[in-house]
Amino acid sequence: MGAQETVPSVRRTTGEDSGEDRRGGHDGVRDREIRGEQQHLDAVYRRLEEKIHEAEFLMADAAKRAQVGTPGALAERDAQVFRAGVHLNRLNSEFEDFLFGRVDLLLGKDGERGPDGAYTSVEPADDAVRPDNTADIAETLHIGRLGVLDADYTPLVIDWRAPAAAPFYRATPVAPGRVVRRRVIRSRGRKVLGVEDDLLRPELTAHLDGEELAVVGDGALMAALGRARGHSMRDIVASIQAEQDEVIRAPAVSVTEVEGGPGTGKTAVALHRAAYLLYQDRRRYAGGILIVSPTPLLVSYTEGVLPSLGEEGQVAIRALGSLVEGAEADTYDEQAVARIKGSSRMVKVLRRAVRGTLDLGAPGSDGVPESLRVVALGARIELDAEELRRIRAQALGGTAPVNLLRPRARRLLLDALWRKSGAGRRYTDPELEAEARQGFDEDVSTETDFTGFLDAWWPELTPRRVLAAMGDERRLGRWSRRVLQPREARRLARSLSRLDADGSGPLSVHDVALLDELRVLLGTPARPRVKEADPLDQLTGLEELTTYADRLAARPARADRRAEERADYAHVIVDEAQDLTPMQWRMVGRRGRQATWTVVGDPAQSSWSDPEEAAAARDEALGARPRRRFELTVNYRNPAEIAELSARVLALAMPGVRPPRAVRSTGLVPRFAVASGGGLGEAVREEARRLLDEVEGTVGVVVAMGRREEARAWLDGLGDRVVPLGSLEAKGLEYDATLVVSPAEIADESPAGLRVLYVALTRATQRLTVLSGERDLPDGDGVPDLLRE
Ligand SMILES: Nc1ncnc2c1ncn2[C@@H]1O[C@H](COP(=O)(O)OP(=O)(O)OP(=O)(O)O)[C@@H](O)[C@H]1O
Repeated sequence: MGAQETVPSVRRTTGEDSGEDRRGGHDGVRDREIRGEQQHLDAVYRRLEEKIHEAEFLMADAAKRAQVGTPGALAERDAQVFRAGVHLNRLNSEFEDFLFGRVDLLLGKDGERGPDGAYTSVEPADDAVRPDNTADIAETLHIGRLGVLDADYTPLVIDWRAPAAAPFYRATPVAPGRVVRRRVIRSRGRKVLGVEDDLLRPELTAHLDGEELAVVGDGALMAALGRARGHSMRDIVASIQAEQDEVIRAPAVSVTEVEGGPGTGKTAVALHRAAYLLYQDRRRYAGGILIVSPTPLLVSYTEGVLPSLGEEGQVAIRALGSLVEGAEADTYDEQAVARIKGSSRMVKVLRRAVRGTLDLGAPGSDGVPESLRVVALGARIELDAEELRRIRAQALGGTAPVNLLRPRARRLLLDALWRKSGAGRRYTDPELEAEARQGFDEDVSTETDFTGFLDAWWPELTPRRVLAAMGDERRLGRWSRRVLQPREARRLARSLSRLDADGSGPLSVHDVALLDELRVLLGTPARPRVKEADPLDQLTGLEELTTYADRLAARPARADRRAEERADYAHVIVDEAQDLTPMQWRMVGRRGRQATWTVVGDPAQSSWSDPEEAAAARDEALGARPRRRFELTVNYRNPAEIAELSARVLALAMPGVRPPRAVRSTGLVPRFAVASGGGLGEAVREEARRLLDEVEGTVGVVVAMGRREEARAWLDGLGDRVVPLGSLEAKGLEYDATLVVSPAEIADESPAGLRVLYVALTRATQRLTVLSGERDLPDGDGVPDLLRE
């Protein structure tokens, strides 16, 4: 079903009802309805095949033109091949599960048609319903992943993002508009497998082509929610709910904020919104859409959704640890260190660290000569420590980033050497003097004495190098004085001391935001760009240098690279926004300075210990732009039995916050187990095995972060349906069944531990087992202290 989150509010004709002949359980009716949809799908495929032939013909025709051989014909051919290829590609890739919805509509208020061929009116005409509550269906629309027009321009399929498709998602029994019946069609390949209907105007007796409208099935939403989960997320185009649809189609002005509890579809909505925005204004979003996800696990979980919606190239989904080119991090610091690295106090520390690292090159420091000596104009010229100090101070007088000050420092050194050589006094003609000076500069600046000195005295710093310099406890103590407490500085230095002096070595996710800040503080000197040969350019000439297939194959790689290099996006979507630290907000903010934003999150799931500081940083990143807020209120993931248990932890973590309402109940209450004689590992293995037997799909085993390695070993050999996870890694993911190991350990791991536990308890779509360890103080029923009513 499409809109409206609660199925029970829609009247469904059942076996006991008088409407026997309209009933879903009646196999004859069901078969007839499926046959009808099959005929429509066949017609759609015939039309798609015609389109494919058209595209192929265009390509063949273009190839013939190439044989004519004039440059004009070649260029024309190329353009045709390109268009046909794009068309073919799209058609082929979107063939699967192509058509999924249908609405049957009353006559509309006016007769205007939109660009997709459908009538535009939302409200029914005054005489659409007769006084005896009967009506005729005036229009039937099929909704799919891509719009298809018949040869005579009547719509065979409407793109799900088109305005005409909105009633499929928006109509509710309270506000049905023109919609009498909404149908979800399930198909595999070219075969229709089933239909699920909702009747939005149950009071009406509606006729279509002289026959009473039939209603079939138990509702598509329930069917979708009950299905087993795999390792990747699926799109929800067939069952987007009304409150979700409002967010997806909200105009992209400034900032759209979406809040909602676990399982309310925030991530799904964010992804569908990206596809919608591209559809609705492709030109505007050619600048790219960035989706920021908290973890690489969530990135790979969600990656398939946009391609399934027909959108790829323009959207980059990046984990927080992968936003900076050349840095790829997926490990986490312990919470106390992460808190320091994430705090906005780091901006000051990093500023000082940049200056401090540069000063490591001051004369007298390790490996830096006290003076600069060069041989020029046949004489030795020397600048002593005091002169060098003055030049350094003068160069640093500028406000530009230190790497950009390096050319200035170099020039000041050359000026001083020239003055000292006394050569300037020999010239009265300024032109001759300038010429001599130029020769002097060229000679000196290519001398290894000079270049070697400059590299030591004013090195071009890399962000990694500065970060590595902060790994020295004494130094960092100086640079962070009165900003960090000495204990914090020691912790931070210890964490960064893993890096080698040049900064190579493993980075944590929180280091990446520091690197990005340093990149800005240091500045990137301009470098000459090597122009990449574009195969498309080559084809405007006479020679056929590449085939079309080559170019098609080369295109994705180029598009990828472009996305990586891009630093500023047209729209930025932040998922799990409650978890960004102030430093991460600064990093993400830099990627969308001109962008519109969609920010989705749930404060109750925040694993950041100081939500107020993070909120302030978010405000800074988003600036004074106006914000439009939406709330999602229905939990589609957890059955009521699991939602009820997790609500107990929510009440402890965030007193007064209301959990979202679960839409379904399975009758399966969570299981409580207690580790006994054999120890925690054995109990985990046993409980995981039990869950694997009970569900078809995936089992997530959530342990405290400190137990991740152990958990991997415990579960070894149980197959890839079972996934061990540290509590922070579970964010955003879901499993058919979840085993939460020792709630007390998870809750005690950080100041935000209760919220992290709430996240862990809300991952399951079917079954939940809670396993108590020593610290959980389980009662006689095995219920741990934290989960008792
Ligand atoms: N309208 C819908 N139709 C079918 N399934 C839906 C719908 N909305 C959400 N779901 C499903 O509910 C589950 C939860 O969705 P999603 O992960 O987007 O929620 P979330 O709000 O991001 O959760 P969390 O805050 O826990 O990360 C997913 O399996 C999603 O496919």
